Amino acid sequence: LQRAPCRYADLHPLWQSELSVSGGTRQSPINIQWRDSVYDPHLKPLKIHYDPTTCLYIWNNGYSFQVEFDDSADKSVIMGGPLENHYRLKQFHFHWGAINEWGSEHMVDSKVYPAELHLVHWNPVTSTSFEEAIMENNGLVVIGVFLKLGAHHAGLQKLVDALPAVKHKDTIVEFDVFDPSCLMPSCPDYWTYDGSLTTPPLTESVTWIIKKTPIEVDQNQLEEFRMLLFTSAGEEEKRMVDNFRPLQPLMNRTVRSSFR
Ligand SMILES: NS(=O)(=O)c1ccc(C(=O)O)c(S(=O)(=O)NCCc2ccccc2)c1
Ligand SMILES: [Zn+2]
Repeated sequence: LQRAPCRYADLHPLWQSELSVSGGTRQSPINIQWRDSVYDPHLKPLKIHYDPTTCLYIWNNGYSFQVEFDDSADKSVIMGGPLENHYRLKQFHFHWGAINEWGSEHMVDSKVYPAELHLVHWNPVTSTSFEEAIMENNGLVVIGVFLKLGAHHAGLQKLVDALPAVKHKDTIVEFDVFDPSCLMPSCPDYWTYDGSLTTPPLTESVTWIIKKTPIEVDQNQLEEFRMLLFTSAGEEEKRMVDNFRPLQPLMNRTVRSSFR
């Protein structure tokens, strides 16, 4: 299947600096080959405790739209799974395509999804701030959830209804009391591997946890993502689509699965 044309240069300026990290050995995203993943019986169930009142606002950062959380205390945290300690939720955002045939960053056996949700968490035990954690070896945990075309997603709709308020780059809207747990599939199965941020600074500080089962969203909800703009008000409009990084080499890594 033909992937989206890799038009990084004419995407958001953020991507013009998109150089492959010279010497990178654990870059993301990757294609997860199901049969090459190794079941690890020591992987625990992932435990997620998000406090909806820690939700602060949604903003368009010119690359995606992000929902930011108050991470000044251990209120919205994940633990268990492959993790040594708990991690605090900092923000979540999405990657999507111009059409339903592509959009996700990770793939499973070369299958690509129309969109992918990333929930970004940082390690408050080994770092004193998010900014510090992105430079630490296992400073970050990002949970990836695939989105597939299907039924209307009622939980997502509250987010979709707020998108017109952040149409342009650097716009922000208050968004309180949202529980991102509603965006999690009920199936507990996941893959996990050591990787990187998929946006600059592309630091190799991320433990990725990719959920096996996608959530379903409907066509209208995907179209609303595609109505956002990379550009600021007053600039020539560029639709915010195809904001995903191309696949990176697996190199010397093994993807572990929490399920047989
Ligand atoms: N696809 S991903 O999960 O790798 C990812 C994508 C975007 C961002 C981002 O902040 O824009 C992030 S981030 O929230 O980790 N920020 C990374 C860049 C950054 C560092 C320090 C302060 C602000 C932004 C992560
Ligand atoms: Zn992301």
